Amino acid sequence: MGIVLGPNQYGKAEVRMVHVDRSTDVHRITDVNVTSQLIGDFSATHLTGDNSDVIATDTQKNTVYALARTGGVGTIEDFALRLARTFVGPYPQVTGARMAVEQFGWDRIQTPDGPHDHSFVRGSAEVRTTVVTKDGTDPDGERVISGVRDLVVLKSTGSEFWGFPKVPYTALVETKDRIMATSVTARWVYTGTDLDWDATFTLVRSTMLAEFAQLHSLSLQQTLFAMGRAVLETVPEIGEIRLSMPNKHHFLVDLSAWDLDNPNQVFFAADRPYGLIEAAVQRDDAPVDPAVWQGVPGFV
Ligand SMILES: O=c1[nH]c(=O)c2[nH]c(=O)[nH]c2[nH]1
Repeated sequence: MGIVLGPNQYGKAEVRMVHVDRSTDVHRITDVNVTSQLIGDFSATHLTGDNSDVIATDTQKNTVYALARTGGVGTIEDFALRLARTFVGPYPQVTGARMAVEQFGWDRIQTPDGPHDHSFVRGSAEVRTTVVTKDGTDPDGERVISGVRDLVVLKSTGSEFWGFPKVPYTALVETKDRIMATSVTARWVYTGTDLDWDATFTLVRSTMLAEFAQLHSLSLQQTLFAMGRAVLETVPEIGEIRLSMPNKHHFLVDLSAWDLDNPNQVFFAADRPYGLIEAAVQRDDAPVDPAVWQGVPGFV
């Protein structure tokens, strides 16, 4: 019986970095969390502790800072591509890289004198994400998967849920009017690597939000699929989108003990358990290789 080394990757996780663009008096800040992973032939260190091929995780962390110093951060997609290209190519033992970047939002503080030059307030809890992989053995081996998480939305009407089978233990009451709330995690695969990343992100986000708002929903599943379909219809450069949407239940409070009615006004916002609805939305004429999702955290 032999014991062998299987797939492996290594790097520095969660490099928290804030970059200040001071090129004008109106500063711009970029707040990110970067995880760098290298893939290649690292059998020597695993098998014998010979580190002669190991680009230290400390070096990977320093490279994140140095790239920000020399070229700024820009979009997280371009930053992740620059990072991957820094390692895949120059070092023969590094055959691939996986760079994950999350971006936290900051808004300029509004003062009576207008937007402040260098003071910011943390934006919503929503986080923009990207995972860039580069396979150095394939000339077309760069892949960008971008996304958003913790995009919390609610509609106070325009949502129904009925017609489900009444099997043993079914207690849920059918409703023609309920609150629908969820926290959207979405990731989408780009078919190229040369896009206006900011404009596309903004378009995907606004497309999802508009569909959530405008669809009269018969189930969260229907809403999820409609949001994904709208994105694919709107952005041709996206091959597939995956969505994970918890059903953040809002239960009508029974006030009858106090002789009060409750015409969909007072709700108990439960935090758990929650329904969890997840799906991939795909193009039937141009399917994305399922392998591109390998190692991308989330769902499906
Ligand atoms: O939109 C919904 N989908 C479900 O599958 C489900 N199940 C449930 O209990 N409530 C809901 N709501």
